[in-house]
Amino acid sequence: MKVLVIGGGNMGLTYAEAIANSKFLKDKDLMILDNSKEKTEELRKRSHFAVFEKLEDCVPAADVIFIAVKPYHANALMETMKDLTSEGQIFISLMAGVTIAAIQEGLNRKKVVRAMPNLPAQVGKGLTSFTASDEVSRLELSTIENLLDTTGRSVRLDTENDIDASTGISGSGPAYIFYFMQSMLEAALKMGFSKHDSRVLVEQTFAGAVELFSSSDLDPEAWMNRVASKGGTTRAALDSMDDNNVKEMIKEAAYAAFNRAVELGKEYQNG
Ligand SMILES: NC(=O)C1=CN([C@@H]2O[C@H](COP(=O)(O)OP(=O)(O)OC[C@H]3O[C@@H](n4cnc5c(N)ncnc54)[C@H](OP(=O)(O)O)[C@@H]3O)[C@@H](O)[C@H]2O)C=CC1
Ligand SMILES: O=C(O)[C@@H]1CCC=N1
Repeated sequence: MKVLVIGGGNMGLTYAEAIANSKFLKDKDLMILDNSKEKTEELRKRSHFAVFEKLEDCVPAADVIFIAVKPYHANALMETMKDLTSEGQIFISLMAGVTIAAIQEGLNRKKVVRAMPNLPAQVGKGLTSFTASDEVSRLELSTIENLLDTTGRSVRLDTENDIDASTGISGSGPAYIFYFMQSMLEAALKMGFSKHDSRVLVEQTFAGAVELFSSSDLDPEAWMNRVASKGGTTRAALDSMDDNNVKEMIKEAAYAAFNRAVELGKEYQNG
């Protein structure tokens, strides 16, 4: 099997690296192409995949093609590559919002998987949700799942609406965690800790809390109550968050990402 990744940025390169490291494919069976000259030079320095500059030199040879460009580059890319594609090929889009129907129409091909990864894929801790068009067979789906799992875990969802929703939770979610971390860092700095100490305090607190959460079936609320003593410091902080409606705001933020994914789908529907 030959796999091509189009777009060597955050996600495309992450996937290419993960597939290469998994030894799922032979080195030269993994191909990558990016339209920027500098990035192409960078990619050439990594020996474990074949780097291409022209779509015509790699698209026809691929069995599976990852599309890892920004949604606003989708239509131009599909227009240029559509005559190079063939019927059996499977296209895996990592693009937020862009629908299976838009890709089927843009490429005039039927086998399309829509996947929503997240950035922790860079350290093998990614979560990729995915769904596929009916034309992708069970056997093909299991191969696709193996490819996606090279970056962490994957979850198969029933509908594209689920993919848009998962974008609001897991796709964009790492940024919400970083937002929280940034706020705690800023508080630590304000309290007078050095940059280094602030980072250690925040990093170990997040890492420890996540590990605790993973260690049992308890929900976060129960863990919150284990930290908070009656009349103590944590309760003061949690009350302050409740007074400021922080929980509702975070939910609203997740919905904003979900809604934006739906909107992107409409924007890139018909070229
Ligand atoms: N970053 C993330 O956390 C996540 C991203 N995604 C999705 O992944 C996709 C890629 O995002 P990300 O990796 O962050 O983006 P990047 O901008 O980092 O990478 C995209 C790369 O594709 C290149 N490119 C653009 N057009 C073409 C083309 N026609 N042929 C070949 N290469 C091209 C870009 O070059 P140039 O810079 O010159 O345009 C760039 O190097 C997006 O659609 C996004 O929705 C999904 C989940 C999480
Ligand atoms: O912000 C975005 O549009 C992409 C999709 C999910 C994470 N990054």
